[in-house]
Amino acid sequence: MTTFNELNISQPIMKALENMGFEEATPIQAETIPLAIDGNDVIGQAQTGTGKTAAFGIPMLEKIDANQKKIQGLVVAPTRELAVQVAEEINRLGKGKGIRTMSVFGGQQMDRQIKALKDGPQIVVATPGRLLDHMRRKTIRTDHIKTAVLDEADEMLNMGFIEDIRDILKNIPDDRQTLLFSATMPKEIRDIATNLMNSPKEAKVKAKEMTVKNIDQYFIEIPEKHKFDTLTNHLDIYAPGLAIVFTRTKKRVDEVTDGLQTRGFRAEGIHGDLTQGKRMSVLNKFKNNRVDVLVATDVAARGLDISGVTHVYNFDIPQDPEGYVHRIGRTGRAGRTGEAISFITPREMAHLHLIEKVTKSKMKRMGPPTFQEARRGQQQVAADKLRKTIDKQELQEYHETASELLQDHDSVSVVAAALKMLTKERRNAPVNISSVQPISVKKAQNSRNNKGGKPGNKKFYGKRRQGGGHKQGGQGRNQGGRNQGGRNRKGNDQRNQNNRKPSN
Ligand SMILES: Nc1ncnc2c1ncn2[C@@H]1O[C@H](COP(=O)(O)OP(=O)(O)OP(=O)(O)O)[C@@H](O)[C@H]1O
Ligand SMILES: [Mg+2]
Repeated sequence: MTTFNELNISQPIMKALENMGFEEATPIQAETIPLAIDGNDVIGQAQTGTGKTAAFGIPMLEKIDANQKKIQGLVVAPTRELAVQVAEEINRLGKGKGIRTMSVFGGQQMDRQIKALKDGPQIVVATPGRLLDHMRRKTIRTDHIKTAVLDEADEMLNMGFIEDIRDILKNIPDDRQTLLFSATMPKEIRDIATNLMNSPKEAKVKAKEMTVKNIDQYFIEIPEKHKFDTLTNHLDIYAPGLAIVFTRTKKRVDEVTDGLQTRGFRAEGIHGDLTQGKRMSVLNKFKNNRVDVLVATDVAARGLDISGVTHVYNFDIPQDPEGYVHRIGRTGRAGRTGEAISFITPREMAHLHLIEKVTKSKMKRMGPPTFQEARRGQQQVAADKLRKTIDKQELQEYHETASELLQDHDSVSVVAAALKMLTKERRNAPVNISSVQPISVKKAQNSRNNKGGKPGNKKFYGKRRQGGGHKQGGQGRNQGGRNQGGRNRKGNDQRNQNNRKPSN
């Protein structure tokens, strides 16, 4: 274990680390902070939730002159929510040194941003599109930037962003330091990265698996049309603290969210078509426990650090193994435990094995929970409430009424009635989710190979039919209707609809 003291960190930042409750450096921090403080370009790869933000944030802050009100550090991140979060963490780290960090992203009023930039933050955390916009208008000047960071580097150098990133880096002085971080770094992307950097040092925290050990990984083999009932049954039985449900398309985010709300869950959806204000308010509600289930596209897969996420569901299996790693990494962060449950249609079993092979981890098979088990689960939640109330021992004033009840009824009936009143009985209204095509291994592999290929060579998903919905309602298996998705497959490809390149 390495203490921050051993890493030659300055006093104001040491103080901030103490305030944040960081006692020891994580392995990626221990490895990359000295390299970066020495001025090297660094490619840092380590599992999700292991403190990469501070690993680049600390050395960047160490280089900054707080008296100079010029942008000296730049972090580029793929989504708006991540830009905000990273800016918050660096602000906390840099506060004692008097360094201000500002986030800049699309969907926010330009004139307000420009005004805030005039106040002279020393660090800017931005999404690529809006950053380029400011660079063209000269409302962000790059000539004093000493450190440039690509957070989620592989995503940023992926086809959707690569040209933007090249444009951004071209405009930053050559003697800058460049730091690239991610939990995943496919070889093709690493090669592109190396070309943009100056003899980078690679810091890779050695781990057998790409995923962290403290996430228990499961899969449930389930036909498309039973997914929704399986999800609500599972949520009822395991009553997770906070859960994130990933679906493949924005439309399915909306449908699954509506369905969960119909069945009485506190659920909200997040995807790239929502206004910035709505995206932020949904995320804040989730962080403040006013929403229990967040339904999302991959826009929420990378980097987001929300404490209390106990369960991640892949309602639809992700296309890339890397996507899988990032999605499930929203739980089991900073040493906590978590569970990841992936729904796999029978045709997608080969894709599951591909993910297992690339990530070098195994998912355990789990049977789909039944409606009866879900009911038991709901009752267990109610029974736990009773137990907790008994433990508090503040029941004296109820004893007389309780004794009267027990004179007229047997004890099991009385307790059963109390349980019934306390049980959140789910309304089992039918829910309509439109179908998607299963993912095939061949297309997934093509997509992997396409990454970082020729310009214009976009990532593709297999064609998916958006139309015909399945009714998912009622008692698990007892559904009529066949899986329509499988019957309408066509060979040709279609641009993915999963907001690959989130609009900034
Ligand atoms: N040394 C440390 N001690 C304790 N907690 C830490 C330490 N470093 C970071 N953390 C906390 O761990 C959590 C995860 O950190 P962070 O978001 O930087 O992870 P990450 O490696 O960037 O993950 P991802 O790959 O998902 O982006 C955060 O809440 C952060 O504040
Ligand atoms: Mg991160």
